Amino acid sequence: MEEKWEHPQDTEVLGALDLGGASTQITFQPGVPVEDRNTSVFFRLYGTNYSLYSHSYLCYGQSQALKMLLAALHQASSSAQISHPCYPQGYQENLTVAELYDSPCVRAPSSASPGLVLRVTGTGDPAACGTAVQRLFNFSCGAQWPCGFNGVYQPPVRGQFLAFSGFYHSLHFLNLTGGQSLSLVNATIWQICNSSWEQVQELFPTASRTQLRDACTASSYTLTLLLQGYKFNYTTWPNIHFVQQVANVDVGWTLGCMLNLTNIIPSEPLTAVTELPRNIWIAATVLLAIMLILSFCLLTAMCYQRNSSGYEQL
Ligand SMILES: Nc1ncnc2c1ncn2[C@@H]1O[C@H](COP(=O)(O)OP(=O)(O)OP(=O)(O)O)[C@@H](O)[C@H]1O
Repeated sequence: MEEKWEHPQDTEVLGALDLGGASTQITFQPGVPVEDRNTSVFFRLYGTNYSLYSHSYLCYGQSQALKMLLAALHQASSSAQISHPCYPQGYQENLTVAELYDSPCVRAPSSASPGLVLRVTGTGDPAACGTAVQRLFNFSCGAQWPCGFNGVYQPPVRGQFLAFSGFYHSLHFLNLTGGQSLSLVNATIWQICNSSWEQVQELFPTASRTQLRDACTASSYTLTLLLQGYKFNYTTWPNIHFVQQVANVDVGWTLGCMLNLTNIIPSEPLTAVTELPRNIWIAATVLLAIMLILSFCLLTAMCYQRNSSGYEQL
């Protein structure tokens, strides 16, 4: 993917990290054969064969993950008061049980009445926030070693990656998409998670209330997903490139879908047509021309004959 949407000749294939609202996807060319056929993708794109690892985690998109976190905190609190360690200290909001449990990714407890109003209060506690976010995942691999998370097989990440959608937005808000070191990213997220509601409003005066509320949660979630989920580390962190666009085009699953569909149009030359021997092509053309001329002459003769016989009858 360098300026042109063409297959690269002997160039490195970039991996893709997509964080949508409902799901997250990882795709890359692994260095080892993919052991689990459910996660291996073979396809031919513009004349080149690719063998990739790809998996989509439903409910682990940014919006749904944040909802799962709030639901987990609610269920841990066993009251209508929810302390949220990732919301800035001093931030408060109300929402109903029905609003919280409005998606298949969060299952409402049978005891919860939909109309009950829950009061969410931010405590701005970075350590507790990190722990709460990690509890959304199951990091044990079981029989599926090596794995990503929730027991899903994943070979070790390899090569350069483009990270877009929610990955880009959550870190761009904190000015962390310019190739900053992992230490700086960690420190910046810790700092924002440690801030009060007044402090975040002063730091980002033009940001919306939702952006300010979710700045810590979204960035903490992004980092946990990349490091503990997809298993990036200090060595491979610089291989992640946070982008919104490639060659002035917004990247996301819609672009991938479009590329996959346009792939139906072959980029290779049509060998069957171009490789027809020249002399056969000339002979066929001449034969066709002769047949056309003969047909024209025959038609003219038939018309002439019909007209003559008509006059004779008169
Ligand atoms: N301009 C933006 N600024 C800040 N955050 C954004 C912006 N656009 C999207 N996001 C956040 O990034 C996440 C992913 O956004 P995206 O538009 O890719 O979601 P989507 O297309 O609805 O997801 P899905 O692919 O799962 O259907 C969302 O949770 C959203 O909150």
